[in-house]
Amino acid sequence: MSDQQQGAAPAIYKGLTGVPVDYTAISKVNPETNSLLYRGYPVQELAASVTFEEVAYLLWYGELPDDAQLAAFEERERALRGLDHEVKRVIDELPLTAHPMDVVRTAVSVIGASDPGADDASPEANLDKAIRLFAKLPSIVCYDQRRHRELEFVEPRDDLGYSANFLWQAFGEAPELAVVNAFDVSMILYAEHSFNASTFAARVITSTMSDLYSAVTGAIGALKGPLHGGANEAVMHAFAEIGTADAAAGWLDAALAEKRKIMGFGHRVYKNGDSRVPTMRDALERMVEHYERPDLMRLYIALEEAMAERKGIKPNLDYPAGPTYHLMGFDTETFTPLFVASRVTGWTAHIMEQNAANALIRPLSVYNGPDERHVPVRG
Ligand SMILES: CC(=O)SCCNC(=O)CCNC(=O)[C@H](O)C(C)(C)COP(=O)(O)OP(=O)(O)OC[C@H]1O[C@@H](n2cnc3c(N)ncnc32)[C@H](O)[C@@H]1OP(=O)(O)O
Ligand SMILES: O=C([O-])CC(=O)C(=O)O
Repeated sequence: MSDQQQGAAPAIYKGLTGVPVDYTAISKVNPETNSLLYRGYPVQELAASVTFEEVAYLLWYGELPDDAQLAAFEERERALRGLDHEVKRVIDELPLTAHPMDVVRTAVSVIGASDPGADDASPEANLDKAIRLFAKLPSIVCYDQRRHRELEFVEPRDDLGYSANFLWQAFGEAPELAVVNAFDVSMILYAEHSFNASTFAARVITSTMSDLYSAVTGAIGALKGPLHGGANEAVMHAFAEIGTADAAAGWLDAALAEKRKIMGFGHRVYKNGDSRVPTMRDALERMVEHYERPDLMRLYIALEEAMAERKGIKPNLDYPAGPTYHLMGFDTETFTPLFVASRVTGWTAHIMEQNAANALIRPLSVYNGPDERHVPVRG
């Protein structure tokens, strides 16, 4: 007889907290040492010494590229940056009230629906699709931001690296090196984080032998929520509500009294601070100096300190990333789409890993509804 039949309460792992569900060779999140490794490399070292393109290559191929491999990879990515007429047409038909995450999700779905090889799940075909999405997401994100600003689309440039081109397409101006570097760091830090909710969603979809585009579309939906990627936007909304540093503690007390979650703080896995925050905070500080906005850093520190004092909870990556994107000039609603553009690398690496050793993901539930009963006979 099973435990359930004998009446023993089965263990429920609500939110799958602390439950290992599979192996991965892509990244290691270690809350004890407060470290994050991509394919064995500390993410801080990667952020300091390689580009986001090299990190994408590392996540997909398992090794950093040599010069020739990088040159070939960059050429391939740069050639795929443009947007088809069909994708632009569908975006144009969406109302301006649609959240940019909904636009990005729809655009990826359109690219999938337009790909006659969408269901080819061979490693080569999936890598091809992953690189295509990686190359096109900056165009999608920038197309929508510029549509909101009533500005023309800026065509991608193949003489610029990924991050420089992204900023070029967003703002139509040659970006400054310091800004490109800070943006590239953010893309590297956001790229991959083991079995987070959106990656797990992608793996669940892949486990049914569905296609890569469907898995990425589902992952975008999971990332949108404010308990996950949507928090980077929510941080900026909170900063706007607070106003200035001296109002931070009072605002926090009122928010906690209302039992509100403070966005950009806390983490399911890290309980002593997010391994990526120091690197992203450095990038934010550089941007604060670059744009001469010490007031923003004062507010950042005031809320961080008040939260540590009141709750002992530390910031996650979304806390420094939100204000960094704000300083660069992105619309607040574009922040989570920027996260998508980065995380598509991690998602697709996981989709390929799941495909290579697949088992349908289907956990059990414990029924707690009414006992068996019967439909009353009418008349
Ligand atoms: C890139 C990323 O996706 S990082 C995560 C981004 N998300 C956010 O920033 C949203 C705000 N943070 C949160 O909601 C949570 O910290 C999560 C969802 C990220 C993690 O949640 P969990 O691991 O389930 O932590 P849990 O909810 O158990 O928190 C433990 C306690 O700390 C409290 N807590 C955790 N984070 C916060 C927060 N940001 N604000 C207020 N209280 C918090 C909880 O209310 C809980 O208190 P209780 O024991 O009195 O009920
Ligand atoms: O790991 C998580 O649960 C959330 C997170 O930080 C990420 O996806 O980058």
